[in-house]
Amino acid sequence: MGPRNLFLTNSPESSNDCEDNPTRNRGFSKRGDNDLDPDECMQRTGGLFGSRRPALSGTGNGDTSQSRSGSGSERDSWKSEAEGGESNDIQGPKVTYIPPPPPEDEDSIFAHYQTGINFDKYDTILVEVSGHDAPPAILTFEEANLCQTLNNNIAKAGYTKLTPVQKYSIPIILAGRDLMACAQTGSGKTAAFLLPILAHMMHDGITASRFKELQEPECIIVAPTRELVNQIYLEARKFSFGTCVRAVVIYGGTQLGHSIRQIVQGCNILCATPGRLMDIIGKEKIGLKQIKYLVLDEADRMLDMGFGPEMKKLISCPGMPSKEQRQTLMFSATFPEEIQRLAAEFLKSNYLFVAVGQVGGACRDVQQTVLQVGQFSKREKLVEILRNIGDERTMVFVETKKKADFIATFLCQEKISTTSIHGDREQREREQALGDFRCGKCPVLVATSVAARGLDIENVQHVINFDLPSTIDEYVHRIGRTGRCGNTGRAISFFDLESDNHLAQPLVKVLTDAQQDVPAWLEEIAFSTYIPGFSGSTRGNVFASVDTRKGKSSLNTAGFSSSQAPNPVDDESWD
Ligand SMILES: Nc1ncnc2c1ncn2[C@@H]1O[C@H](COP(=O)(O)OP(=O)(O)OP(=O)(O)O)[C@@H](O)[C@H]1O
Repeated sequence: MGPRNLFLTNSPESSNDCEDNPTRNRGFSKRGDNDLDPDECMQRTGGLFGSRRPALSGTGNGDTSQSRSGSGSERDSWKSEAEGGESNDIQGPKVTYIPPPPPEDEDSIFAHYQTGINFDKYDTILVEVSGHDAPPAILTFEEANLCQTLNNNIAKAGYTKLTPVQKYSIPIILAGRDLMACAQTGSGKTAAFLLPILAHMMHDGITASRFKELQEPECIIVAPTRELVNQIYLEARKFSFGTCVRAVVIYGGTQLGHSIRQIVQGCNILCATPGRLMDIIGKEKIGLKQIKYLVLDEADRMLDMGFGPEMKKLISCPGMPSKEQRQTLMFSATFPEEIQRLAAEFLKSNYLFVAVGQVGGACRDVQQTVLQVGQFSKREKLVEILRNIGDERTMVFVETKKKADFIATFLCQEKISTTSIHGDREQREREQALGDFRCGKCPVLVATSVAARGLDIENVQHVINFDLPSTIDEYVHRIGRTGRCGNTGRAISFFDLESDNHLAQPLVKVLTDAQQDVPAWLEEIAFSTYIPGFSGSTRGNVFASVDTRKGKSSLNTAGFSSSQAPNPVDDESWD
């Protein structure tokens, strides 16, 4: 889109929306400093996970019995969308946006980009599986013993070799085990859960779903942003092509009636953002009795204090099989220990934990540079960098929605073709922006953290952190929009001495572990800045995350393939 449209959807109050609260926090990601879909946050409550702003309705005490009973004010909040537009937008206009259907032709369904020169280097990445009786990893797709249709789809998708997270997760999921998997950005986590789930469904002889007012899917996949659930849906549609499994996607910012129409036509795999999912469950369009698989993608985000309450409600909904009766799968590139502990409530006690990759999860295929740039020099520096970059696709991350518009407009004035994506833009505009960026019409996308996770866009060669995020995990996700699937990428971050010092220590660790140059000035700040609770040494762990159960007697390293075992020095640095 062009510069003229940039401000169309911004109301004055949205600029001050507390979504944009730049309050810094360290470590454990709080929703308070991120730009997330407001409608997905509609049921934020207090209780266990805390709250950043009052719930729009409901008791706000996090008492799951409210949702179990299906009555009371929380249930009213589920209804609100139908009764006057979006749940998040009770005073706003009714949401009428109906997203265009994705192309139906086979070429578009299977369109993919090439794996990069470093794809084969995945084989050298260290992997550890912890938990009892892990099935051995598989080395090839053939070993997974998938049905012919799935194998055909895998081939048409251009997959010839498994990535490490797929080698380990596929047999674990096929064996019916619960899983928490932590693997670097862009390394194929989506297929790692979709393929074995589809294999199970095919094996169980799923029957074609038919038109029904109440649909009972076998699988629910939740993710934190609309664009990400849509992407997961497209992957599900690709891998289920030619089968009778029907995947459906529903997300906020679109007409509720449209979501319902998609569902009633049949639904085996439901890809959803939490707010819309709870709305649809409240409207009794989705029954949960048949759920066999519950997937939390970007699981640390799905369990943190923003979405945690919704997820707790989801697993307490009437009809939802208990954790013993369903298979629960969690995937992310980051998994803070506090969140892993919360996750235990969702998983069977014997769940397996797979850790793939370097400390902190930063992908080694991304060349990271940190520049000291003060607040008032940032714009000038940005323009200088973008002029040097030329037409290569670049994502520029800023901390607030207001700033995203401001910087995008500024760049357009500088004749740099730019669009923007953030939580205050209408869904239609968000999708348009992403489309314009994907196709190269606007090679620069200014984004808030709403675009930090999961998005898989071909040819993003650069990520610029105009503002550093408040947590190191968010940094890892943001820079992971480039350097995907064995391709190389570059990340440049502006470090402001006035506001970013708390990040120096974890940043040095992430850079060191990804074998990047660490500027001396950054190291100096890191060593002079005491971060309470930050335990990472600059040498750090070998793995992206540590299983919090590690150290308990129940742990072992079953499933460790000898070719991928860490060396003893690395092993020592595990804790
Ligand atoms: N085995 C494979 N062979 C070739 N391409 C693959 C393979 N597995 C995944 N891909 C492709 O790699 C890209 C990245 O995959 P995906 O989006 O699942 O990564 P991810 O690990 O979920 O990343 P993030 O942490 O950012 O969410 C996608 O385009 C996907 O189609």
